[in-house]
Amino acid sequence: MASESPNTESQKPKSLDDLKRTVQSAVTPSYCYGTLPLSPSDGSLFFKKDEGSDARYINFGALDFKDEDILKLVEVSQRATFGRGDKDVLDESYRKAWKLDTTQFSTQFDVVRSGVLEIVHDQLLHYEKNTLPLEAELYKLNVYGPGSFFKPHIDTPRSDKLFATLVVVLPTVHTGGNLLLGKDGSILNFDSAKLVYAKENKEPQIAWAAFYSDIEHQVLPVEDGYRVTLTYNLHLPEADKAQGVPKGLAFDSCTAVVSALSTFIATPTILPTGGALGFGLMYKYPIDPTKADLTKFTGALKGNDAMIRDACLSVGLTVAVKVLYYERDRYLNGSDAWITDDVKTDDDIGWDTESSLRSRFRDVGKRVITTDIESKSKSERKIPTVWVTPPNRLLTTNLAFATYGNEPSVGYMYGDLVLIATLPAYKERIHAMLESLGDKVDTTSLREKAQKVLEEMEEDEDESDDEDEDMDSDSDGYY
Ligand SMILES: O=C(O)CCC(=O)C(=O)O
Ligand SMILES: [Fe+2]
Repeated sequence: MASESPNTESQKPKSLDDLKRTVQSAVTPSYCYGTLPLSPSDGSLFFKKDEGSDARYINFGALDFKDEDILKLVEVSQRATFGRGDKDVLDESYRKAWKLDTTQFSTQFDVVRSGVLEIVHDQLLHYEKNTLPLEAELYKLNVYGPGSFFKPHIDTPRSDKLFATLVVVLPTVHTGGNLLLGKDGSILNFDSAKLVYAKENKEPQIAWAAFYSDIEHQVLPVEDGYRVTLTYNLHLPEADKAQGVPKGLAFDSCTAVVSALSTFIATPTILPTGGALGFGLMYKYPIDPTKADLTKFTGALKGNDAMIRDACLSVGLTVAVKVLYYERDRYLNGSDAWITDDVKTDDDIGWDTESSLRSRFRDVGKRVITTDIESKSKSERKIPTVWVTPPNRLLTTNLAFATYGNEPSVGYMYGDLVLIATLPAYKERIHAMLESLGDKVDTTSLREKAQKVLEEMEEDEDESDDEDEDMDSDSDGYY
């Protein structure tokens, strides 16, 4: 048959290895941090115990407050709890700190006016073309005294628009209390105590750090003094309007991925009759399991995930975020993996039954993915898929999520999502790619090579005529 791969050597084409390597070595930052002077007019914090009580205040922008003043703040606070599964628990072996809810305090520090959000936007959303408003929701004030800490956790999403967490450390004299991002601080060891009160500082300054909320983090014990923080949830209210075009920092990574993708697409032995390219998303995303529609989701991808989506778009592939279900250890070799646009609830799928994944998904009418390089399947239920990065390639560990959040889960959860790029049949995808690349990059050699392969294919086709009639080249139809 003309359009089928001639031999099994093509099972591991070099262009696939190159693509995998390029995608895996492209890393974009998942956090940013900085300092800002805090003037006396911005530094006032008013606080009270409850509705009936008088308010007190401390000015963190002046240098004349003492630990005794902070103790007054502690007096009106509560012990900080955290979420374990769906329960709010007080366990001082896991989290030892005090907290004030937003009803109990008011700060003159204006995070919008401070300019921090613009920096965060630029650093963490640098793949988005339009300036998307990033909304900061003040969440808690926390006080960490000597011996206070918060062990590894990830922040519980309370909305599917949650994007990042911002911690503002107010200028108080203390040591310890470093904020560690990643396992044991593998991503960042943020020694905010040194930043807020360095000797060379002429005036008080805040230290701030923002990071994707699904990144595991912890606060090391405070050794001396009091560490006072404001935490904010950063939302992207218009995430669905985001149209990604890479710019700035990540351009080189993106260019490398675009180039590896072009070569991959132009390899005629790979899925000649079409299929899909699968990317396990690097980050976790809050999803509402009761909502079926994931199409809005594609706009709010973070860092590398956004870059991969953009690279796919720029070579003419269509992409969508999907949910992947598979029986562990089997997806790479077997065909028992299913994707769906819907986040299925246990009731839909019947997780509690003894039946196999296959029969459960057959009932909800979804299709199986195989990992065959060659597309031999004529069944429209099957999408031959090449995985560039495996599902579940997460920057965070699963530990924190499964058990510990910063508050009990309230219906949103981080889901394991995949980015699926539809790979049309060879001829079609070459045309789409050349059209999309346009004159942005030099496509001369690619064009010549593709043209040659296309001519050969056309000759073959003339000989064998309608042989591939029943191949489903309408890739959109797969989903
Ligand atoms: O205080 C910090 O640096 C982070 C606190 C935190 O992780 C949280 O409140 O969830
Ligand atoms: Fe946290």
